[in-house]
Amino acid sequence: MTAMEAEPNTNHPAVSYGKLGVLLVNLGTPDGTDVTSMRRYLREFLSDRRVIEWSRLFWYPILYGIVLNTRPRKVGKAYELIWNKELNESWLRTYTRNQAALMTEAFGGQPQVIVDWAMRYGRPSIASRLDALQKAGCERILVFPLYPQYAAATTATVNDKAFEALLGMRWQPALRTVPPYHDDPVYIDALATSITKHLATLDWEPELVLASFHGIPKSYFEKGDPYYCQCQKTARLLRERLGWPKEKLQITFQSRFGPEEWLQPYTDATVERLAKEGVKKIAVINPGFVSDCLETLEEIAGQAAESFHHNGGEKFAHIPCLNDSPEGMAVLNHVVRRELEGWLY
Ligand SMILES: C=CC1=C(C)c2cc3[nH]c(cc4nc(cc5[nH]c(cc1n2)c(C)c5CCC(=O)O)C(CCC(=O)O)=C4C)c(C)c3C=C
Ligand SMILES: [Fe+2]
Ligand SMILES: [Fe+2]
Repeated sequence: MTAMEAEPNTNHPAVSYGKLGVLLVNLGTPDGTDVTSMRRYLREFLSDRRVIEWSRLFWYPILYGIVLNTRPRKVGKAYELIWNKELNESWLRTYTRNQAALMTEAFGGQPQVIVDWAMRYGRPSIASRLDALQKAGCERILVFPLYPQYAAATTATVNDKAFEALLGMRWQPALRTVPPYHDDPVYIDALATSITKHLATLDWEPELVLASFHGIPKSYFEKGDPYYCQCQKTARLLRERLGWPKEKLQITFQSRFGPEEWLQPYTDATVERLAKEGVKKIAVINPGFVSDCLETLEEIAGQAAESFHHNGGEKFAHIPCLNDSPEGMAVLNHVVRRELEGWLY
């Protein structure tokens, strides 16, 4: 890293320098499950043009007139079911903080590296942590949107916010962003190990496993978002790595929002159909989620399991996300080291 030259005739303020920052960024989380916290969180989230691409003239009356008056209470109840009561926060927040702490440990031999974490929506904000890293002397910062598959609604909006934060800085750090790692062998290996390990804890074997990814509206795909194809590739590589036939690992898309058509096949409809067709035992994995959150713990482990049982299914297992497990950390550390090449000596 660069060293500052002494400048005896100038009188500039004390500056920190010579550090390398890594900022892990996940989607976000409300501060609490109460209606006010949920409303603040959903307002920020659903005002993002990368998430809802409809014209503001059309969307804002719906958002402020209907969605923000009904959804906070409903979603708050869902969050209550999956809240990390011990720490009074969402699991997404707990896992993201743990990931940063474990990555800090992994960089123990390289004290010039500072690892931090932020949320795209809610706290801590990307701007506040980039500012802290810059003040701590980071001349170079790697921003890591925690999404294996790229989507404009997730990866791009994190990057937008990061570059926006630099607008106000006199001394900008150099910024790099982590590209999608949907086909990285270390990631595929970690998913395969996670499935194998989890299935070994059951006293039954699933007839098939669903790889359920968060959906996006079909129109986003048609406009050129690579997300769908990256999800397909992850699922194919995972199937090949496990040596399974096509029917044993099937891809689905969950968490629809709004009236548009989203990527198909839908997870909820598939779970219901399978149960009605007489499939008795299934497992579901969420390869696109780095950490467990509302969408995996409540929508899959809660709602999808209930629907499967209600429609005649007998055994349902939710395979946890990689979270802060050794396999999960191996993926994050591997991707970060790869992307720091040329910056880290
Ligand atoms: C049009 C709306 C949405 C798009 C597009 C979308 C894409 C998308 N989202 C994730 C990951 C997560 N989404 C989460 C929650 C969530 N998502 C939407 C809407 C869209 N997502 C809403 C409104 C919500 C909030 C909950 C709700 O009201 O239903 C979460 C969980 C966050 C948590 O705190 O637990 C994650 C993670 C991806 C990966 C993605 C596109 C690929
Ligand atoms: Fe979402
Ligand atoms: Fe949802």
